[in-house]
Amino acid sequence: MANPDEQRNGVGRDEAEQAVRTLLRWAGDNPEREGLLDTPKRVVDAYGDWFSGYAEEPHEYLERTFEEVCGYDEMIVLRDIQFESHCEHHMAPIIGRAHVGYLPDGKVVGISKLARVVEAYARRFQVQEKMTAQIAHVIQDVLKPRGVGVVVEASHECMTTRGVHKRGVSMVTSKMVGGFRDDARTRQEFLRFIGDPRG
Ligand SMILES: Nc1nc2c(ncn2[C@@H]2O[C@H](COP(=O)(O)OP(=O)(O)OP(=O)(O)O)[C@@H](O)[C@H]2O)c(=O)[nH]1
Ligand SMILES: [Zn+2]
Repeated sequence: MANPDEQRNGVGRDEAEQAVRTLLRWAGDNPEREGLLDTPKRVVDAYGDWFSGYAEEPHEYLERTFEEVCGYDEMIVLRDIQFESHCEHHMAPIIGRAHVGYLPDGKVVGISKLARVVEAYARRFQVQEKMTAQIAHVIQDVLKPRGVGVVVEASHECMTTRGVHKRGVSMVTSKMVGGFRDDARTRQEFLRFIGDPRG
């Protein structure tokens, strides 16, 4: 049950639902007809879900580490982390997957935390390049590994369902830090692990 007193970022729930009614009218429909009566509430709930990342602090996911790994110092890769995001230009879905790798320096994180970091940034208005860099930077800054690699592949619905109408196109971005940037073999090993033809 939605809480009518809910506030997010200084905006009340009624005001947010009213904005959806305005867009429904702008699109050409009647927000008072039966089928649309509950739509503003549903859309505002959906926004709470799609944009829950603003309430998260991704660095907190990386603060709990484990050091008892018998000196494990090889690359750790989590690949095919599916995500849904929204482009900040059109508020249209970006659907894709991220691959994240790092070279530990004495400590590792619980592997789900890498996926939590991806989710926390994806559930915001995004530009793919920025999201790719944010994921790499927070891992480097908090975990301080010997290097980080992030590759993101995604399709942008602002390109598939409108505008240029190109289906089946995916955008690939990568951010390499430390050993992943400076050492060609490390970079290639990562790309090979994620099945990237550049590896
Ligand atoms: N580089 C980059 N571009 C993006 C991303 N998401 C959306 N875009 C692009 O942002 C651009 C915005 O261009 P504008 O010309 O301001 O907007 P527009 O008139 O709606 O452009 P069209 O989509 O070409 O119709 C478009 O080319 C989108 O494809 C992203 O994550 N990264
Ligand atoms: Zn867009």
